[in-house]
Amino acid sequence: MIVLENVSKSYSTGAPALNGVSLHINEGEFVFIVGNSGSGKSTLIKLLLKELEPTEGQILVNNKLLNKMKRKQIPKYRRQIGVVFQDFRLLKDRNVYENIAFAQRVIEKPSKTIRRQVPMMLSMVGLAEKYKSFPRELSGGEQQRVALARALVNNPSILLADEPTGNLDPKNSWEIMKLLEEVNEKGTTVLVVTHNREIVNAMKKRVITMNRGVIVSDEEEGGYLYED
Ligand SMILES: Nc1ncnc2c1ncn2[C@@H]1O[C@H](COP(=O)(O)OP(=O)(O)OP(=O)(O)O)[C@@H](O)[C@H]1O
Repeated sequence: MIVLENVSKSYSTGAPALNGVSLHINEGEFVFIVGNSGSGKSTLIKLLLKELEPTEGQILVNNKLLNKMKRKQIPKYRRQIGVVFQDFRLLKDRNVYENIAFAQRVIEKPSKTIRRQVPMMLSMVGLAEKYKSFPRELSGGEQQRVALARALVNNPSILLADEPTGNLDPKNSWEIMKLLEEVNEKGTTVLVVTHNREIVNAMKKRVITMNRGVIVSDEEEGGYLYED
């Protein structure tokens, strides 16, 4: 569950990036966040990851108040959240298997668990055969599927995707979105920031539209409202 109460974020220069945003996302929802460039979408994602602090207001994630969280609790908090980005952010010098295993090694999962779960995640994203490949040997769509497997291997309750199809062609974009939908159907809350009009209009999910730091619309089975 994600709750924002009257959240504002100002950077040192310019108008506030978020201006009094209130928002409630239940466990298990699938939500698109859309809005033109500079409307505050990435700022919202960074606040949820506790990479930024709000200037005003409160954020509650899975019943934890982020404002009150101690620094040493942050890594544990972030483990509940899987993240994928437009530029994949894989480790270039490690193969597919190791990219995913790495996410488990850093939290000291037993080797036995890693050996079982990494192939499971690779099958889920349809890349079981490519486990030895390096990121440079994969297409953009394949790289994003590895990034998704990595984001999900520790079974987060929330998945944040910041323009996950921004570097992909339409076919690969759809494949990624279908995977996100499957993940959501298994119970993970999914938030997707996107500029992909066609996908948003076709998927009939909840759509939150932002403009200049405020939510201008929030619709169930919504569509893509504004012109890029
Ligand atoms: N580190 C920063 N310092 C100062 N201003 C910033 C910083 N990061 C973002 N901003 C400003 O905050 C506003 C919101 O930016 P944000 O990146 O959240 O928008 P966005 O909706 O994600 O845009 P895009 O679709 O282009 O990624 C913009 O006006 C931006 O210039």
